[in-house]
Order: sequence, then C-alpha cells, then structure tokens
Amino acid sequence: MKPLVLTDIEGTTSSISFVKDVLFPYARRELPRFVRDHGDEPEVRRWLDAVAAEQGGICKDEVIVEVLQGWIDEDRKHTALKALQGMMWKSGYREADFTAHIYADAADALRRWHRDGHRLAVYSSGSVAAQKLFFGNSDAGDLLPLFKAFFDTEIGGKREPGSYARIAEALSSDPAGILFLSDVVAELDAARAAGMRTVLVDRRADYPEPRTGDACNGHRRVESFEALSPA
Ligand SMILES: CSCCC(=O)C(=O)COP(=O)(O)O
Ligand SMILES: [Mg+2]
Repeated sequence: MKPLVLTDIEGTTSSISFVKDVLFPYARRELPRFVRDHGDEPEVRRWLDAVAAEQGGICKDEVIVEVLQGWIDEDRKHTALKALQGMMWKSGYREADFTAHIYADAADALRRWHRDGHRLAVYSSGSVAAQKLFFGNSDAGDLLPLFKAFFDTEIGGKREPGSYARIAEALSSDPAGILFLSDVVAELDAARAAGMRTVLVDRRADYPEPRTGDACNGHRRVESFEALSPA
C-alpha cells in the first residue's frame, strides 16, 4: 500500500500569519457575544466548564471569556479553546468574512497525491470541526474530499509519541507506512519516536531563518511541498 500522508496545518499547508492575523483576532472579537448567545448549549457549556474547572472551580462567564482571550493572545493550544474557536469560525466562513489560506504548492501536491492513490489525513491542534471548515473553505476551493481522516488534540498532544501511535492504530496502519509533515521539530520527534517517517516543512514565508543542520534534528527538510514525493 502507498504511504499515507499525515499533515499539520499551521506553518505546513498554510501560513502562520493567516491563523494569527485573521483567525485568532476573529475568535477573540466574537468570544463575548458567542458565550452570551450560545453559553447554555451543552456542547459549548462543556468546554466553558472545563475552562472554569482549570481556574479552580465555578467562575462567571465574563471571567471565562477573559481567560480564553488571554489564551488566544498566548497561542495556547488548549483543547477547550480550540473547540470553541472552531465553533466561532463557522460563522466567519459562512458569512464569507474569510477563506482559509493554503499555499498553492500544498493544494497542488495534496490533489496530486490523492489522485496517485495516497491516503491523506490531518493532525492539527485546531479542532476536527475547525479543520473541516478550513479545508472545506480554502483559497483553493473545497479540499475536504481529499482527506480520509482528521485528528486533533483529543487524541493527545502533538509532542507526545503516544498520540502518533494512536493515530496509526485509528488508521489501521503500520506507523512506518505514514509520512508526517510539520513545521515543528518537536512534533516530528514525537512522530519519529512512534515509528513514522517525517519531513520538516521549513517555509521561508513563515520562518525567515532557514533551519539547517542540528536544527532539523535529523529530519528531512523541504521548503515547499513541490519537492516532496511521499513514495
Ligand atoms: C485548522 S484550525 C486553525 C489553526 C489552529 O488553530 C492551530 O492551532 C493550528 O495548529 P497546528 O497544529 O496546525 O500547527
Ligand atoms: Mg504547525
């Protein structure tokens, strides 16, 4: 069977600045209204309560909103924040406030690999719902049908080998048959420890200083998807 490609999003298929300068500010702005209008819905309350519990127990929604806005400012990859962000971005895509950025080389390669019979999957800190919105509303059109599976941090943290072992199991694949693409060396280290093949995606638009030598920690490095063949 051909290798399965598992890809990260931010800094890998898509620009860090789109996430930081468009998606995060949108969620930050929408949070107070979103919590006021939807805070009683069980799927929203579940995550707000999880945030409150981390703050030591019951606290007012206004306080939870401030905590979450602080986490957005710090770029915390917290599962509760990511789930709530995904729900808020839905209206942004629906109202056509933005489409999701994807590098042209990434969109072309994903389409080519899919056509060539590679299975494709996503592993991102963004929630599965946010990932589906992202690829369903990308600058390059609806890329959702290309993907077989989506994983977020509900399966475990991106720097933990166990998460990659669980992903391989969920995909019924030997880890050695999976190629993981990411812009973060610590994530690649964890995937390699679980037995996956790895490639560091080191884009100049996201990382002005090339990461070479020891900085790659032995991972193969590319500057775009163009030079990459998963075979
Ligand atoms: C697809 S959701 C938007 C991206 C996001 O919130 C995020 O945290 C992305 O992190 P990644 O693991 O894809 O680097
Ligand atoms: Mg990334």
